[in-house]
Amino acid sequence: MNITVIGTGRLGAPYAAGMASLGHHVLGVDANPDTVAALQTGKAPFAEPGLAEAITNGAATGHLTFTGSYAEAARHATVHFIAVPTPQRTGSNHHDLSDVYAAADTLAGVIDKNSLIVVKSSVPAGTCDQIATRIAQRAPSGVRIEVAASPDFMREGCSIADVRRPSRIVLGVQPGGAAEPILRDLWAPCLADGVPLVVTDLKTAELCKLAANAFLATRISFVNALAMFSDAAGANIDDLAEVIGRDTRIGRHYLAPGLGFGGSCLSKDIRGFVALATDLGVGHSLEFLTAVDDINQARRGQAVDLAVKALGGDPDGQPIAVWGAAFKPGIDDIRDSPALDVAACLHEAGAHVTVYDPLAISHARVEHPELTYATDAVAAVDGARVLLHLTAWSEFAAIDPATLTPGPIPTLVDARPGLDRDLWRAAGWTVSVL
Ligand SMILES: NC(=O)c1ccc[n+]([C@@H]2O[C@H](COP(=O)([O-])OP(=O)(O)OC[C@H]3O[C@@H](n4cnc5c(N)ncnc54)[C@H](O)[C@@H]3O)[C@@H](O)[C@H]2O)c1
Ligand SMILES: O=c1ccn([C@@H]2O[C@H](COP(=O)(O)OP(=O)(O)O[C@H]3O[C@H](CO)[C@@H](O)[C@H](O)[C@H]3O)[C@@H](O)[C@H]2O)c(=O)[nH]1
Repeated sequence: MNITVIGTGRLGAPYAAGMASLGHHVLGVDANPDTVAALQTGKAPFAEPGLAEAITNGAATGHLTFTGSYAEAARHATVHFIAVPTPQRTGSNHHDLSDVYAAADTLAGVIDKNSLIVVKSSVPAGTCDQIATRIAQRAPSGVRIEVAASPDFMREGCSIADVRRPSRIVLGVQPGGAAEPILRDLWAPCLADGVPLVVTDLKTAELCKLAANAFLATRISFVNALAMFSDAAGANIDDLAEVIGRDTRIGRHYLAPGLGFGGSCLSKDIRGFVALATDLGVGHSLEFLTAVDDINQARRGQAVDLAVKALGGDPDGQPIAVWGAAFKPGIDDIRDSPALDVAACLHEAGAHVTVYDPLAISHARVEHPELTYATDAVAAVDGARVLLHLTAWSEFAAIDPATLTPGPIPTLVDARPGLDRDLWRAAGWTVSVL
């Protein structure tokens, strides 16, 4: 089937490449000419495992092309997926829907055949209804443009696998529309592979995304609240998380204590969810998500406090090393990175902060030019009095602490899973666990 994917960023590029690999003819459309130019020459515009290969394969088979032109999009297909950003609105906790509306409006201005617009971006409930109204005002007479919602649960770092075999597919449809059979046909390879499909109304589909991210965020803040409690009570949070996670009704995922969640999705989606609930007059129903957000932010402050404490309360001029800049390992995405937030706070407090990350340094440099960057993990630690482990790259776990050359009486502030803390203690480090 011919489809377009409007917005070829962290969601859209893997989605376009993944759908091409399932045999569809996909045209990716992006407003950023640099992104389009990179994709047209077979390059991934950001680091994502398997993406470059998937783009090259898609181009080689003729299933994947890219453009900046909406008119070309309208010529290529009658099924259009919107995957543009929905960040937190400036000065408010609501989602900023301007890119989604702009994409839908522009499409409606060029479409000249009956078509389907599928919103993949994460949006608050009611957005697709708004889009349908806007489109009806802009579409040429006699042309029916239907709107469907199909939020995506893809994780960065394993996006290609997630697109090819999603955990589930959600399809929100307008009553009496043609979307369901068209999209069942499109997703036939996934459905044949046993991927569950839930067909529902537009608002419920939109809410599925916010609810799923809210649940993941709540689990992480729950375990971090337990970590704070365990610290005060003298209990062991790792053992505690292990035991509760062994209950199959609870499960082990999203119970890793530490620095908490970052990235472009969880924080803005829980804030937007609470803002939506408040607009609907039921803000109290999601009040707990404000606590989830507060706990998450508090962890960043606690990591800073542990480092300052290790320096006797005075970080001014002190050499500090930070391992990690990406918001999670495996990728170069630094959006709302807890690691960089902590590094910037310590710099602000007067410390001399040297950061190392295997992939994200070039992005970090742009956003935080005030920090110093090392070319490798070992060099970052040279002379440091405190090392903070803030992103769980496996590369860090493979380093023998005995080979490092820190300053005198060094402290490791360990805020992510992976390091063998006994090994670090044996190498002469004081280990301070977040
Ligand atoms: N990043 C993820 O892992 C992920 C997973 C699931 C859902 N989502 C959701 O997907 C949406 C996109 O997120 P992202 O992380 O891919 O963002 P992103 O910033 O990485 O990419 C968005 C792309 O859209 C392009 N764009 C912006 N406005 C446009 C327009 N009007 N027309 C064409 N292109 C336009 C940008 O140039 C950019 O390349 C958001 O709603 C997000 O919440 C993201
Ligand atoms: O036990 C855990 C698990 C994760 N994290 C942190 O949580 C953040 C988010 O991790 P993850 O969920 O893997 O990253 P994303 O790629 O942002 O994916 C989330 O956000 C996407 C965008 O909405 C959704 O599609 C995905 O389903 C959802 O997992 C990262 O900073 C992790 O370090 C923890 O602190 N503890």
